[in-house]
Amino acid sequence: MKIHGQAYRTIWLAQDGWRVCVIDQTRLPFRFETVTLSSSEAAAEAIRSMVVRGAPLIGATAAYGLALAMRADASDAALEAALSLLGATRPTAVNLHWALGRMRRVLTPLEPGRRAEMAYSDAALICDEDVALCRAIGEHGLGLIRAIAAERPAGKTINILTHCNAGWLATVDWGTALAPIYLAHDAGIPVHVWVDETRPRNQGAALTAYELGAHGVPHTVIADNAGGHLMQHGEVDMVIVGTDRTTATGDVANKIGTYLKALAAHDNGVPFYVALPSTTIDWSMSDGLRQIPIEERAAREVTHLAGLGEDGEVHSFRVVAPGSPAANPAFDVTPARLVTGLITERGVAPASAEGLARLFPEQARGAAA
Ligand SMILES: CSC[C@@H](O)[C@@H](O)C(=O)COP(=O)(O)O
Repeated sequence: MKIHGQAYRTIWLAQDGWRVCVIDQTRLPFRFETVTLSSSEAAAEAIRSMVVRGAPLIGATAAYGLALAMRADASDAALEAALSLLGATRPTAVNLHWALGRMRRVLTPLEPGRRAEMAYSDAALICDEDVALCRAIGEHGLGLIRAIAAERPAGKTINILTHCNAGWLATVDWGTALAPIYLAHDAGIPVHVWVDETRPRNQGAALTAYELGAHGVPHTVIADNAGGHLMQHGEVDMVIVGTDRTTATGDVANKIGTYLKALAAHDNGVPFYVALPSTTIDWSMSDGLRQIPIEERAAREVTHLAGLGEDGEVHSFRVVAPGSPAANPAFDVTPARLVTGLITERGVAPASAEGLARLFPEQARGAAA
């Protein structure tokens, strides 16, 4: 995607060919700054502190984090230590474990002397593959937007609601939920996006709005609780969100508040789609509510807000009564029965074990074995 006319991915190698550059997402939308990571510890901290975030980008950063570790020390002990350091950063996004598991299988059988080179090349491959997967998700989602547009009077704007940020900032490029929207906009279909602000960290207001604005996609930021009202009044044609982990049966974990949007969509007959690369499917799980680990983050994310002050500087403000405790579950699970369809790189699947197995027979068979 282009920022100030320059094409960016969210993660890339520095000029020196070994350090890893990322966009500091904690500084957006007010400052576009990059951070250079030179150790696996720095990569782990970037994931933990949400300098990088979004399931696919977490996986890609962990892969490069492992490459940085192997460059420093490629012994078996160092490999295991880096795998556990990076694997413990955030619990919900399964792409983290997917990327680390893939790298473990590639690196473990190798002589230590060959591990760093192979780790860098597999991390680069994971990034390139993610771009291709997201682009394919965009094409399949575009088909859904086209179908809805065909049912509406010619030229009528299609209103799409999204939650959190599942755009290019959450992936290596394109995004998942936003990829179909970018392609629809580029194809001349009039789209408008309702952007949930997404408390407590405001990924919608800060990141999705930033992305859509940079690409010229018409959008409006709304308070998280406005979506149901808009659906009741026919102002939402479809919902598209991303996911951090989807079970083999189609239950979907995504940013806290997604479930409430799915309930409102169901009550109002609004199609509710979830966009995901197959790297986000956890084939070992069949009951999202019971099995998906939900990250609990710091209370301060609820008690305080960050924003641009009149002085042009970013400040943190307390918004909760002093002394009141706060809880901060970062994700929730939307049961498959509330999901109209899963937009994957291989097409749109019903949110069910059968639907996913039809599109990904090899993974479904492997998980059952
Ligand atoms: C394509 S990203 C899908 C999800 O990772 C996204 O919707 C989301 O919930 C991100 O949460 P975050 O806590 O910002 O990492």
